[in-house]
Amino acid sequence: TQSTRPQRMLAAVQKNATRGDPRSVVKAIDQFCRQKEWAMNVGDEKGCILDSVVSEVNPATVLELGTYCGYSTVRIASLLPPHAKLITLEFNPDNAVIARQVIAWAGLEDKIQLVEGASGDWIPKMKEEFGVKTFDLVFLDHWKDRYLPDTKLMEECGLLRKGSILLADNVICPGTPDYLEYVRNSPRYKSQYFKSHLEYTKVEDGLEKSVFLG
Ligand SMILES: O=C(NCCCCCn1ccnc1)c1cc(-c2ccc(F)cc2)cc(O)c1O
Ligand SMILES: [Mg+2]
Repeated sequence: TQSTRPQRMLAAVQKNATRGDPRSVVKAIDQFCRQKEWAMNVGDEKGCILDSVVSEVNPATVLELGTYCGYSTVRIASLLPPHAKLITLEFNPDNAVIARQVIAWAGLEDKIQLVEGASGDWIPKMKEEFGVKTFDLVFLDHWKDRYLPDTKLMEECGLLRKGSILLADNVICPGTPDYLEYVRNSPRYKSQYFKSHLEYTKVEDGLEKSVFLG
């Protein structure tokens, strides 16, 4: 039976990366996506911007919306201080199966909690289910039409504090126009656009970093 792209990506990690070495896992996925098959990881170019924001924020609690195969999950978790926690939400159960194995290969299981289901269902339950007060950093990389409703939901559920950082992928391609309009015009956010390219291509894309002002 035919394998899927995430399954082939995992095979490339297990073949080319060193167990317990997150950077080699990131490198193996980038090589697979450049040399073999494009896939919708944040990628190496936008990944460097992600790394710099994570290092600057030095978050104790991170929420990632959209795990896919765990590329950005591993990238973020590899930069977290000891005892910091990353919760990552994935809707697609087949992708979650792959992501768990990529995370395990990187040796980052202790820092990462992968939760399966819809962000709209889980966000209101974060506090009671995971003992989360607020998130220091949220990486938005799931359905592009969910960025805005989920951001409003996080506000309503008190999951953001003064200084919480939202970092959104794909604000140009595929694009998140309603989200961009909101964070750039709302008095409750200070936003900054980091121009880059769609992963593994020359197409323009970028990350939007927004600070919640409370
Ligand atoms: O759709 C994307 N991501 C969401 C995937 C489903 C999330 C499911 N989920 C997880 C949690 N809650 C819901 C995405 C797409 C592209 C892209 C760009 C150009 C192109 F021609 C084709 C595709 C590039 C990305 O970087 C992306 O992130
Ligand atoms: Mg993306």
